[in-house]
Amino acid sequence: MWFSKNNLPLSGKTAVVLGASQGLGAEFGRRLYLEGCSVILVARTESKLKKHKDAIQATDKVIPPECTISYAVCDVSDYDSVLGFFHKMMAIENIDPDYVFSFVGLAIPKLFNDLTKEDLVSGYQTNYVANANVAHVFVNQVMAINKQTSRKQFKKRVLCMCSSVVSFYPVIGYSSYAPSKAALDSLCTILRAELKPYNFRVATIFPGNFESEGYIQEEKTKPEITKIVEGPSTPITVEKCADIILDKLNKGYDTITTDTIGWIVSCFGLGMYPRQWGFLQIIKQSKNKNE
Ligand SMILES: NC(=O)C1=CN([C@@H]2O[C@H](COP(=O)(O)OP(=O)(O)OC[C@H]3O[C@@H](n4cnc5c(N)ncnc54)[C@H](OP(=O)(O)O)[C@@H]3O)[C@@H](O)[C@H]2O)C=CC1
Ligand SMILES: CCCCCCCCCCCCCCCC(=O)[C@@H](N)CO
Repeated sequence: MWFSKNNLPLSGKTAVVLGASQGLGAEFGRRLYLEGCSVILVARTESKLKKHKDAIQATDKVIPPECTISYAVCDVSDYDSVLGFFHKMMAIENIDPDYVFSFVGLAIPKLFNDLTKEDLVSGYQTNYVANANVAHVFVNQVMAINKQTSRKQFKKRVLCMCSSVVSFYPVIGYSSYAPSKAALDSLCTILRAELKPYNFRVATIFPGNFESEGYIQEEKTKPEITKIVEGPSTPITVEKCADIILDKLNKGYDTITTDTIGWIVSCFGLGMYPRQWGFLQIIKQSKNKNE
């Protein structure tokens, strides 16, 4: 229920946060740890992970001794590396995470004709394939350690992926990014249904702009027209963004936007398709929503 705030208990739980060496993932990992959740930070760059882990641990807040923080280096666009990481954690070290949050993503905004051969696939590889790898390996490992468990006895788990507002509203200049975020959204919708009998909750985040290291980087190649069209999504801080996401996860939302324009375009079920008898389509769409 939207008014209840107990849908993401953190104290005493264990979370894997992927894409946690900088930006939103790093802030999210910090917030979870400060709330008493054990955290495993994952990304490719060990130096950044170590620095971030040390900075988080330097907190003045008193953290319960059983609450731990560690990191693991893994390139999640490579299936076997993801398998190696989850297998070691779940089958060998017997750590069975309650939550898996993936913030792995990459945007290289350019007009389509300006994309290089590499840009064309890098978005797909990082935004879709990498996150599909995480979901597939995690689910497989859960099934492997629960062979004797009946469906109803599976513990509650959350799998949370990070898409983008451009999944609802593809913006000019994001041709190497928006399609892969829409694919991730589609995957999450299927997993939500397939995994429900096994007590998984699948949540998808659709952030608007927020200020991160990745955002600073994407601004360098972003066409002016893209900046104008996405203008209504004023960048917020990563702290604010993590706040909004945690609050909505707590309230039980599984489709999470982080600003008003994001919520508005999330209501556009017809997306940006050219309309046919558009007025009737709108009536039909609102009727479907009320069903
Ligand atoms: N910033 C924004 O305005 C918006 C961002 N988003 C999405 O939110 C998420 C977080 O964004 P943001 O904080 O800006 O991103 P950043 O680019 O700042 O950080 C991305 C993180 O993902 C990690 N990562 C990237 N590729 C891999 C990989 N192959 N394997 C493991 N880790 C990887 C990076 O670490 P390392 O390089 O060390 O591996 C880094 O920790 C992304 O999915 C992004 O697409 C959505 C809407 C708006
Ligand atoms: C009533 C109709 C009005 C229509 C206005 C349309 C406004 C569209 C807002 C799109 C915002 C896109 C943010 C993308 C963030 C992102 O994913 C990147 N920063 C990548 O990291």
